[in-house]
Amino acid sequence: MKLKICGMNHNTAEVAALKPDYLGFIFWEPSSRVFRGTIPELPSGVKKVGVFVDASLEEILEKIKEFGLHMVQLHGNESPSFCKEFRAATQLEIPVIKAFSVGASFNFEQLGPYEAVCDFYLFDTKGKLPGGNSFSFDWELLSDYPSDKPYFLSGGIGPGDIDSLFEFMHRPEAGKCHALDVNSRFESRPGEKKVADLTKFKKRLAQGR
Ligand SMILES: O=C(O)c1ccccc1NCC(=O)[C@H](O)[C@H](O)COP(=O)(O)O
Repeated sequence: MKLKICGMNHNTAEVAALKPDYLGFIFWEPSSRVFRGTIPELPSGVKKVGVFVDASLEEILEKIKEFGLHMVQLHGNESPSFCKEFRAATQLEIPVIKAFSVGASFNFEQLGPYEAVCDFYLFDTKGKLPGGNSFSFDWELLSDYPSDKPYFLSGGIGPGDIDSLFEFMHRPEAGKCHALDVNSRFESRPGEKKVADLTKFKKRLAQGR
């Protein structure tokens, strides 16, 4: 199972040294972990994911260029036609993760129009904010997941969730789970990650149950 550590800001180099598969940088001004500054050189294989909330195509293309982003995560109400336009503009070179907020229930029919225009889905918890709400949704809802597309499991995943994650990974609906996405539950303050907790978490994930 791959790992994405999201909401990087204050200690990127230290976290990157753990060699997660993905590091997420938030380019949404109202976020308490909006990315400022420059991204240090990362170990090879660590992919930089730019997280956007209803940003314009121009803004996203600028950030890709400025920060050498490898992928984008569209975390707002971006339409299928916007995703299509983005893919055309980047000639399919920048994979698209389309995020969806999951509440007490989730209508998987809304994925249909996105099937042909994004590369991954990300399921996050519905809350007051578009992301970084710190609490999880009922993963059981994913038992109705109808797609073959790989997805990121997100929303409130914390250091104490390892056992439930292993339980989840043994269920059929976890078959398409490509990566876990962690964020605020591993922070000492917004944008600053607890490296010791992440180290333990990553190690436990790699060891398996
Ligand atoms: O984290 C934010 O501040 C944020 C704000 C706006 C859009 C997306 C945001 N985060 C994106 C992520 O991928 C987070 O990792 C995801 O929402 C889960 O966060 P958390 O519940 O804190 O684990």
